Amino acid sequence: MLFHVRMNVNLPAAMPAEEATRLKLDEKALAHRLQEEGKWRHLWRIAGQYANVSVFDVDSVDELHALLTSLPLLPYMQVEVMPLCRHPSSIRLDDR
Ligand SMILES: O=C(O)CC1=CCC(=O)O1
Repeated sequence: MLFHVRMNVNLPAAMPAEEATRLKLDEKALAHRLQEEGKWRHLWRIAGQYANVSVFDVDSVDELHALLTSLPLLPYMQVEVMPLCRHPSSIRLDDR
């Protein structure tokens, strides 16, 4: 199952720099692992914003929820999820 996910990141201005750095490094490590596993299929920066657009490829909504709620930056992100299904005009046979 594919899901489009937008994440807007809002770190508090008062957060100590070391804590912000640690959170970002932890987030990066998990994002790398999930991409290597094929779960986090796309990760794009939205130009000019501290936000990303991602596509997750998971087996269930419960799995997506588990992944998203494991993200270290989640307490500082607004997350929007859109379920995706195949477009009848798509020529990409590998998408589902
Ligand atoms: O910077 C972001 O958009 C939040 C984020 C997602 C994966 C990552 O490494 O950072």
